Amino acid sequence: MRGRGAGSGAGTERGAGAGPPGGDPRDPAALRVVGLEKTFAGGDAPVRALRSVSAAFPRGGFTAVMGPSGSGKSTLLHCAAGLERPDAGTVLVDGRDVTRLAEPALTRMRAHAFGFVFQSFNLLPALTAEENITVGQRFAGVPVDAAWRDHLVRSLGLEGRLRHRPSELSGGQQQRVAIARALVHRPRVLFADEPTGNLDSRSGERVLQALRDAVSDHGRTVVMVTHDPVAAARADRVLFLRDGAVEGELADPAADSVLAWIRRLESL
Ligand SMILES: Nc1ncnc2c1ncn2[C@@H]1O[C@H](COP(=O)(O)OP(=O)(O)OP(=O)(O)O)[C@@H](O)[C@H]1O
Repeated sequence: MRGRGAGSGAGTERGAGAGPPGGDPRDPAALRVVGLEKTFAGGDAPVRALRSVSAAFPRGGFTAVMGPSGSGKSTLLHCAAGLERPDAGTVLVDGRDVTRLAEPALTRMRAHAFGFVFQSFNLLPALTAEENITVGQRFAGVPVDAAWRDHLVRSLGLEGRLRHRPSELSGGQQQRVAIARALVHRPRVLFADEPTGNLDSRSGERVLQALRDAVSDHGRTVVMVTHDPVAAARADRVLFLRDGAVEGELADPAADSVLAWIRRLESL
């Protein structure tokens, strides 16, 4: 196993010194989270979903986030992506603290800097695939880069499907439309929450290849939550959470080394 303990690797750091608070575009991390805390008011008792979570996500890198059910993976993704506000800690995008942004500025930042892919595709049912891909930009009044859109459509194998509505597409095709939508505005970071969770292994493999290409061919930064060791093995590194804290990370993951980590975490 090539894992490293939390805090010792290049990617994970503890403490408040993990990023320049004033903003630094030379920061090699596209995204840093520093000391994130999140507690939800539970039925019987509050649930501490994130405990001082710090991690850096290198620009042009593909990070998978794994851990047992309830370990805080989705909460980390939502806080990092500005979908949820942490109780404490900072989220730095290209070195700029976004946790202090007021809601309208945060919404704009999310729309420009981030792309999202969810397990359930989240396409608009009344729109065609083509309209779904560009709806965000049209809504924001931002011109669509047609050459880039066409490149995405071709590389995702969607050429013959653009006039179809989501109900006329397979799950894998819908997820590839969602990936095109998430990449069409060239986001700095693409967040994917269980993107292959509803797909058979063949469709899932195509989706993973699309995420891999976004990193390897187009220099995007991808952060993907997954339960699947095979999916995690497509990433450059895996960050492991347990009970809301970073337990460690694994560089250059392979399915068997990821599985060994998961088994160990589940036995603790
Ligand atoms: N909105 C919420 N209200 C109350 N508790 C929540 C809320 N969201 C998450 N939690 C709790 O926080 C903890 C972490 O949840 P989270 O969804 O981040 O875990 P996860 O690792 O993504 O789990 P899974 O793999 O099952 O999706 C869990 O105990 C969960 O029940």
